[in-house]
Amino acid sequence: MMSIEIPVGLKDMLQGYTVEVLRQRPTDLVEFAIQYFTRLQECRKHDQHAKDSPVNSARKGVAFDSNSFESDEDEDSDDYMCAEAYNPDDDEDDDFEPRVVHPKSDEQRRRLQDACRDILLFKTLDQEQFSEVLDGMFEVLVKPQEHIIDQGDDGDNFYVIERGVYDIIVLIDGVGKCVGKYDNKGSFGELALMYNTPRAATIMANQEGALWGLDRATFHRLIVKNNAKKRKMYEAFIECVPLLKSLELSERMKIVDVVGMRVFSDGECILTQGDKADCFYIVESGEVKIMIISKTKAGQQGNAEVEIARCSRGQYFGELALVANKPRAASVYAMGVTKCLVIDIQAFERLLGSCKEIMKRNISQYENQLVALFGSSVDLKH
Ligand SMILES: Nc1ncnc2c1ncn2[C@@H]1O[C@@H]2COP(=O)(O)O[C@H]2[C@H]1O
Repeated sequence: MMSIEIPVGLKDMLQGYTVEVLRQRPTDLVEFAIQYFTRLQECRKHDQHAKDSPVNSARKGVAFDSNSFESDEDEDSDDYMCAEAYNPDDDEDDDFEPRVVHPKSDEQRRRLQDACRDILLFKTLDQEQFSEVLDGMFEVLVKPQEHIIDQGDDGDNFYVIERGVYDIIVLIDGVGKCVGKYDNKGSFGELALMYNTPRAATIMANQEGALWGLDRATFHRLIVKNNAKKRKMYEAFIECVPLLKSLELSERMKIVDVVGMRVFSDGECILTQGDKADCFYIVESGEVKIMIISKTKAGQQGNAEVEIARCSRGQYFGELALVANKPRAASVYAMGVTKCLVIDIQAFERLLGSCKEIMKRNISQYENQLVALFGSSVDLKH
């Protein structure tokens, strides 16, 4: 008998679930199993490569009990040992890895801080972790048509965009299709590092640009470890968001991995009518009011905003512009201190595609609401 370490990401995914719970959710179990065996294959390849490396062999050898799978393989065989297995809760080694610092001028640091201000993956880090992330980032200048990431490659770095437009190209039936763009903000390259999978898309610069990279080891130590905490914090909440009920457990957990948390003060404007949309929100606590400057009322009441709806815990807003690919149709304000989970447009497209039908049904109710208020739903149509 021999033990193997649980692969990267799978330990996270299984956290908090018992065999009994998984038995009741066979589809989740299948998903876990697929990830497990995929990772196992990668580990075999990786170990073959790593066997001769003194650095990597030093990291091998710790097989833990309660979190490990057992196999009937020959005890002497280390075929299944996973040199890079990562366990966010128990792996204290990570904490002792040398802290990576890329020195920066004041001007570089200011640009980096600006670029990172709205990065959702950083929103749940504490101050100390965030400044470690900033220290570990390095500047990357890119040229037009340059591939920053190629689909299928191993993941090396995570990237934050300082400037530039980048195409997201995904192979569909063997043909590369542009499925979206990053326009001078956002981040990419987290998936391969979080789940230890090959790159899921190609990212190509459309023009000259500047990025900030974060190496895989630092990303693991700071972001992936933090994700385990995020799952514990938000799992129960996400489970009871009506919109997400139709998703598999593993799909809901992937949402938790990429959400950011934002706290808004009383009266703060969360989003503004007419603005370009790049995020979707779920209210975790507090309440928001949705206000519209209606074209049908404009002639009669000047440009006054009219309240059309409120959202509280478990409800969502900000989906209409993403689904319809239009500017924001209304403004949203916090009523009292309000906490929201925030999902960026790329994760929204990737993870919430199957929820779009439910959203569309609700969008048709918005139209009824506007007809009742203003006698027309023209505001949602243009
Ligand atoms: N629709 C998409 N499918 C896959 N990856 C995407 C998509 N949109 C954006 N991406 C980003 O493209 C990145 C490619 O590298 P990763 O798989 O590490 O992480 C991926 C995401 O950050």
